[in-house]
Amino acid sequence: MSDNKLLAVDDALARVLAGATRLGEETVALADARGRTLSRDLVARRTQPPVDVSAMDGYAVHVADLARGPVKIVGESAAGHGYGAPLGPGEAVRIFTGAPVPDGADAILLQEDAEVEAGNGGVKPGASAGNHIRTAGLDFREGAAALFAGTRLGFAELALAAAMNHAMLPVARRPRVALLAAGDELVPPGAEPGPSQIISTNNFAVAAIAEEAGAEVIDFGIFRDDLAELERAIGIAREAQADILVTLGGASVGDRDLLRPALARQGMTLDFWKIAMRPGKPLISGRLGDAHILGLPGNPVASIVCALVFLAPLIRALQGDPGSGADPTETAIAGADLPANKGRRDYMRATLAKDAEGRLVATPMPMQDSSLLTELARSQALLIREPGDAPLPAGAPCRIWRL
Ligand SMILES: Nc1nc2c(c(=O)[nH]1)N[C@H]1C(S)=C(S)[C@@H](COP(=O)(O)OP(=O)(O)OC[C@H]3O[C@@H](n4cnc5c(N)ncnc54)[C@H](O)[C@@H]3O)O[C@H]1N2
Ligand code: MOO
Repeated sequence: MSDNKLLAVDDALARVLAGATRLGEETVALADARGRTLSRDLVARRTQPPVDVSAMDGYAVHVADLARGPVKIVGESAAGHGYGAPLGPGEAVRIFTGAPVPDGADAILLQEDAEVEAGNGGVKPGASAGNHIRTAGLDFREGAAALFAGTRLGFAELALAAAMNHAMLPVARRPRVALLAAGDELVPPGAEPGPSQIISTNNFAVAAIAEEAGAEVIDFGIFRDDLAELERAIGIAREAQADILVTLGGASVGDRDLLRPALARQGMTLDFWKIAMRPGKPLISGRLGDAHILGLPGNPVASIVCALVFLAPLIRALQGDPGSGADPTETAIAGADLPANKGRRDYMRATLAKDAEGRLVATPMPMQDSSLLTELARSQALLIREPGDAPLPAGAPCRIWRL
């Protein structure tokens, strides 16, 4: 098949995500919720702040009183312990940050701006009093939804959920991802490889990408390039009730590339095989029972880029994230002349730097072979070129995906 007849990456992603709806939900403690995805909107159980509070240490006053001379300090309001009475005319209350503003006070005289008179308990402004009052409900009001289903819980969301007084959170079940690598040449790290054997790397990178996207990963290890052995491996992954079965390698056209036939014999419905992507052309996508199948190509960088482009969004979609298929790219300036692109979308490994004007410059690595992990590890971004793109001069705008 010529490259310009291959399925476009965006169409392939749309097909991968088409059948992906949120899995079940569960309830977890706030302290265990980092990285999880809300399965329901979260409604505030209280108003924050619950009453008007001071934003500064100083004195709660009536602004109008200050023009008439010193005001008398009649008491104190600290965080958690209010003054407990309204402020009368000509009165001030010593107040601290976060403390309730007494009824009737309309300003806070900053401590630094106040002159306290010795002996008589009076205070007068050395500068004008500011408002410095956080009104009740400034942050959120009871009954209002402030976090929404599909939101991933990071530090800000966890703080907000806590402030809304949610000790337990409803979250999407983690998608279960089964990994299996195929290749007679592969041994695990730490093993003694034979003369032409290599260390299996793709499972570690793909597991990291999957976990980062919120999945629970089960790595079933390495299997030989043998049809019966690969069918057995697929059976093991099915028994583990994987939501996504990810195979690594054996996806191309060689006589030893047996994963597609093994998956077919186990009953996979193939959706597509081979896409207009470099690296990553021989990607397999299909369904086997309820499980989503992604057959990632063996070349390490192809495995990794395909996991970023397809697997991570699929994992997000299975957790109900409405933005799972969103475009992750941004604009930068090309740091070198680039030749015309052929028929596949190219994800070039590139370094990022700022030029003298502060613009982001993306410079492709000199070698782009999809086996080169050193070049990938030195890159900060993928510089994306569309099929059929004309030559791009250095300094022209380009699209990048930060790694
Ligand atoms: N005649 C053709 N040959 C190839 C084509 C093609 O269209 N026609 N496509 C090429 C492209 S593009 C890619 S990408 C690879 C993908 O091949 P496979 O998915 O079948 O992968 P393997 O042959 O099993 O391995 C390729 C390469 O990657 C190494 N590998 C495999 N698994 C791992 C692993 N877990 N960890 C580290 N490295 C791994 C393997 O040793 C090979 O060197 O096909 C091209 N060929
Ligand atoms: O997709 Mo392959 O990775 O171009 O080598």
